[in-house]
Amino acid sequence: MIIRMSEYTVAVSGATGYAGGEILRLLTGHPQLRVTTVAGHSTAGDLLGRHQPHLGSCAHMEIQPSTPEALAGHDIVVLALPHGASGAIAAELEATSPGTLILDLAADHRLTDAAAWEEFYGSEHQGSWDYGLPELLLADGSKQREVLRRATRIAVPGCNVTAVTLGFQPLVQAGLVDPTRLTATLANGVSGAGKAMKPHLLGGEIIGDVSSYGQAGTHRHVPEIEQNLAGALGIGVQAQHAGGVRIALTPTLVPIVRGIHATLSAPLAPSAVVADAPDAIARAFDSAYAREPFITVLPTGQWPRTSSVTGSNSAHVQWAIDERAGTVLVSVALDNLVRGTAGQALQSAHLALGLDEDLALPVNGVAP
Ligand SMILES: NC(=O)C1=CN([C@@H]2O[C@H](COP(=O)(O)OP(=O)(O)OC[C@H]3O[C@@H](n4cnc5c(N)ncnc54)[C@H](OP(=O)(O)O)[C@@H]3O)[C@@H](O)[C@H]2O)C=CC1
Ligand SMILES: CC(=O)N[C@@H](CCC(=O)OP(=O)(O)O)C(=O)O
Repeated sequence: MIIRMSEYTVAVSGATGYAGGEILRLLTGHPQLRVTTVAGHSTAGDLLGRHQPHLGSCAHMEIQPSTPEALAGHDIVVLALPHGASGAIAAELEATSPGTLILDLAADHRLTDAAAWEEFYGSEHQGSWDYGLPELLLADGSKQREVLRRATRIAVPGCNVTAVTLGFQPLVQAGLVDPTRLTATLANGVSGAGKAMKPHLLGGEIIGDVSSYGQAGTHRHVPEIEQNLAGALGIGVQAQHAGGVRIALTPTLVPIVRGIHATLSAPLAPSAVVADAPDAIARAFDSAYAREPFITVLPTGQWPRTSSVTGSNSAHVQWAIDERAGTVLVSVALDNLVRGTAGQALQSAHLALGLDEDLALPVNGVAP
């Protein structure tokens, strides 16, 4: 007897970019999702192979314009567009294709707080969708995957926010660190900035160079990280405005192509007695991640490396107490294009479709 698995059609808008290219790469090996439309913007009318030569099996596909008409009629639409571009297309799609599962890889539908959106993005808030981070801890003790099982519109978080959220949330929720004194310094590969031409990303500028950007509370990911960690504590928008969770974020651009290495630090909460803290922290990470296939808390003494997670949907995590400083140090490494966007988009879509969450998603990286 032959049992046919159900097959879902997928349109990828932003297919010529880095994030769109990565979800296409993951989808080419997928047993139940089939890409039937690829769409772009300035490249519409070209063959995909001209812009994504590594995706040989899709090379013959003609790039459609990213219009609601071209994207209509699919079971799933992936929007991998610059911030601000997906809101209008999504609104039309919601009206014309109410039964379609829409995954937005941009920030447009991630923030629940309209004031925070307007402050950091400078445009009108488009509303918020279900947040596409299955392992996100919620205040009632559940995880975001239960919400995603009912989702039809998913706002997938980006790489910076995913790394910082995964590293801090067990400590914040367990009350082991002061949530108003969080700091994060990120070393970010250049693919995180996208493929569009920008002078500061030229080889001559980034090779042999390290520089910071979005310093001192100005990066647009600050409110999104705070939203996630406030959610783990059950802190509402008003309490958050009053200072519930605060993070000092400093991203740096480093001369690697893929990967994020996040170094997180926070003072131990006054109530956390140092003698008990190691056990309490170990329990918090164990409770959050021991059964998570894509999050690995490394054995003691082994620290995350970006090269170990390249090409995988895995995040590697390690922690230690700095007794002298009275702080907890957490280190996280992930691949910005897989775990930091396309991989967790598929992970979230699987939940929404009732498929196995880890279907066709790589745990293992590509090394050396
Ligand atoms: N790069 C990364 O590591 C991550 C990216 N993301 C998010 O994914 C989204 C895409 O990023 P990324 O792939 O890096 O960006 P790229 O610059 O690499 O790609 C952008 C894509 O959007 C298309 N596009 C550009 N302008 C418009 C427009 N006005 N209307 C419709 N389509 C347009 C481009 O088409 P064409 O080439 O035809 O002009 C291209 O396909 C962003 O929101 C980003 O924040 C999230 C997490 C990680
Ligand atoms: C090197 C670089 O510029 N990286 C980007 C990471 C983008 C990302 O995390 O994606 P979203 O913007 O979709 O959240 C940055 O720091 O803004």
